[in-house]
Amino acid sequence: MQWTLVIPLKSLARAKTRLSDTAGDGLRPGLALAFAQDTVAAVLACPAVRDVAVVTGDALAGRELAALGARIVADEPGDGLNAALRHAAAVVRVSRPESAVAALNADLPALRPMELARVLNAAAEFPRAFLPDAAAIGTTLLTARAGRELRPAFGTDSRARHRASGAAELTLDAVDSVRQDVDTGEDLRAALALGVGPRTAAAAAGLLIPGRPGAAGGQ
Ligand SMILES: Nc1nc2c(ncn2[C@@H]2O[C@H](COP(=O)(O)OP(=O)(O)OP(=O)(O)O)[C@@H](O)[C@H]2O)c(=O)[nH]1
Ligand SMILES: C=C(OP(=O)(O)O)C(=O)O
Repeated sequence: MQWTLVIPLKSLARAKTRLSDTAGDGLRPGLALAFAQDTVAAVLACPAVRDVAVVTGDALAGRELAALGARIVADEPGDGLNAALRHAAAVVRVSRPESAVAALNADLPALRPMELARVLNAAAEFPRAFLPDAAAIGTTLLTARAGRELRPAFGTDSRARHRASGAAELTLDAVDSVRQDVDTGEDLRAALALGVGPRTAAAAAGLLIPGRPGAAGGQ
């Protein structure tokens, strides 16, 4: 099965507020863009993916991600993450109503294409499915096969909410790169340990991240 991925991205100036201890106001927009670029590049390299739509209201991010090969859908609802995802899923299904659709967070800088392929192939067994994030509280991926609505419930406690919605929880080993979203400095350290894409590596090079080799207080 080939999937259409829908990736939501907030305005860069408002993104990644929980990283403020690690990256100051001047650096966070560039870091958020780098995460999204590495996420989109890995998704486009995944053999289970037919195409990618990024739903965003951010003009710069839209240009940069279109240059990588993503379709850009304007965040017309302007009413938060789940409204943006419902809108983008509907837009991609206008041209291809039978699309299998997956929503994936834009903050997965360590994403590996073959791990994403394993997750999508497992999701193909279910009408709707989801993958919990590394913290086992949130969600990094939610899928809906042809003929099913996505019904996104991302946000606080989204693992429990997606489970309650009837989506199947995927329990796969060795798909850490698909689960490692980056919200905090600790998440960024974990992603760097997995191995991030080139844009995130460059954007994070000047940051002091506790526990990273070479960082103050690190090994
Ligand atoms: N298009 C769109 N994407 C959103 C919106 N809100 C969040 N996102 C995206 O949804 C994913 C999860 O977002 P959040 O964790 O809520 O926000 P964040 O910017 O990643 O982090 P915080 O500011 O620390 O909450 C990220 O890919 C965001 O860019 C929105 O209103 N519209
Ligand atoms: C929106 C979510 O992601 P985050 O962990 O980035 O808040 C979520 O897990 O539902």
